[in-house]
Amino acid sequence: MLDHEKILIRRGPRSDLPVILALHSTALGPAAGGLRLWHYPDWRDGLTDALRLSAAMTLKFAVAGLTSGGGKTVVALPQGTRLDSARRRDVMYDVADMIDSMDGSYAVGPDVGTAPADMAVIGEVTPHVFCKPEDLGGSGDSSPHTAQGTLAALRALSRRLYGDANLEGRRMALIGLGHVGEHLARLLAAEGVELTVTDIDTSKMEIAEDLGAAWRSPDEIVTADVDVLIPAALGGVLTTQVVGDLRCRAVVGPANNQLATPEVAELLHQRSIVWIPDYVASAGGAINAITTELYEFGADQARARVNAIEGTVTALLETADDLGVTPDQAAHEMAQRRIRAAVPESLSHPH
Ligand SMILES: NC(=O)c1ccc[n+]([C@@H]2O[C@H](COP(=O)([O-])OP(=O)(O)OC[C@H]3O[C@@H](n4cnc5c(N)ncnc54)[C@H](O)[C@@H]3O)[C@@H](O)[C@H]2O)c1
Repeated sequence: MLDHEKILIRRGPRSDLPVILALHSTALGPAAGGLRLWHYPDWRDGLTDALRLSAAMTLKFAVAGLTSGGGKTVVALPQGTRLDSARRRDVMYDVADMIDSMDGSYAVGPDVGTAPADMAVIGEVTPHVFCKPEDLGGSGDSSPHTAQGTLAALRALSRRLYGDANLEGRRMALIGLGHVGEHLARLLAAEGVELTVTDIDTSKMEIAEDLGAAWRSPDEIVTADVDVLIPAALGGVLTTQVVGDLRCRAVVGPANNQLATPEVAELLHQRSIVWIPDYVASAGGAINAITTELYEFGADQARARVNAIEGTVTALLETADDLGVTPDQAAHEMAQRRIRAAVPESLSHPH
């Protein structure tokens, strides 16, 4: 069954690259979701990513209690493609035209491979864009807020596992020291967490040295004997095979699409490894952008809303316990309840 409301695929007339826009749902309001500019073996892999990521955005906003729907845009770069600044602008204009054609039912923001400066270019063409640089009236870089939200999720987890939200002395292994991962590593180090980190980019070892964190290779870190594994790189890290080898008590991180397949949530549950869904733990950046740019919250109010992820995770863990389901199932149920409440019965079940 096609879950998505609309999918647009177009070879960008300027860039000559596949531009894919997946609008999953506008049940809660106009959709929002980032622009991923990434290399794929085949553009259809980019389509698969867009379909999954846009559905996750619907869940992300619904669980966060925001009046936005889920969407995502992917520009699928063939392997080895490098964009010079002129072609990058062409990509942004191609994306902007597609977004503008949606008449406000979807607005874009940054995701992996894009940044506020790209949103500024898109903003030359369409008003439906989040996270432009602050001097252009946008909310800027979302990654510090995403990291803050993941910290809130980790506190809720810690209270549940150890009866104390204080993270000092906990052992955590963080995969991916990119925009979000580095911010999060710094927050965790300041909390006194005993950190092990990794990245495929070995120049990031400098960050580990700076923070006094241990460094492992990406292959080794997944099975580290730690309290929490924190995926902060790309998706698909939790495969059936990996779950069998994990030695952590919980997996909580900002990376989108951590499960290679949906069944992995159940496997984690069977192994008594708590998995806080990525669409809950990674919501801080989206919450900050929507609350400041759409709801016109001030910085303190927006931050309080990001920190409210702690209460959301606590509620999900309690519901999961009470009902004997996974936190993922509890989160789906919470999201569906909110979506059902927003959509008239006649529209949700057409005859
Ligand atoms: N930026 C945000 O505000 C935001 C919001 C929600 C979710 N996310 C998600 O968080 C994740 C990270 O986002 P980001 O903005 O920091 O991206 P980024 O591109 O800045 O960082 C990703 C980092 O992961 C590293 N990496 C890639 N593959 C790896 C591997 N196999 N092993 C180890 N390291 C690897 C890269 O070298 C890079 O340093 C993504 O999944 C993204 O979708 C980001």
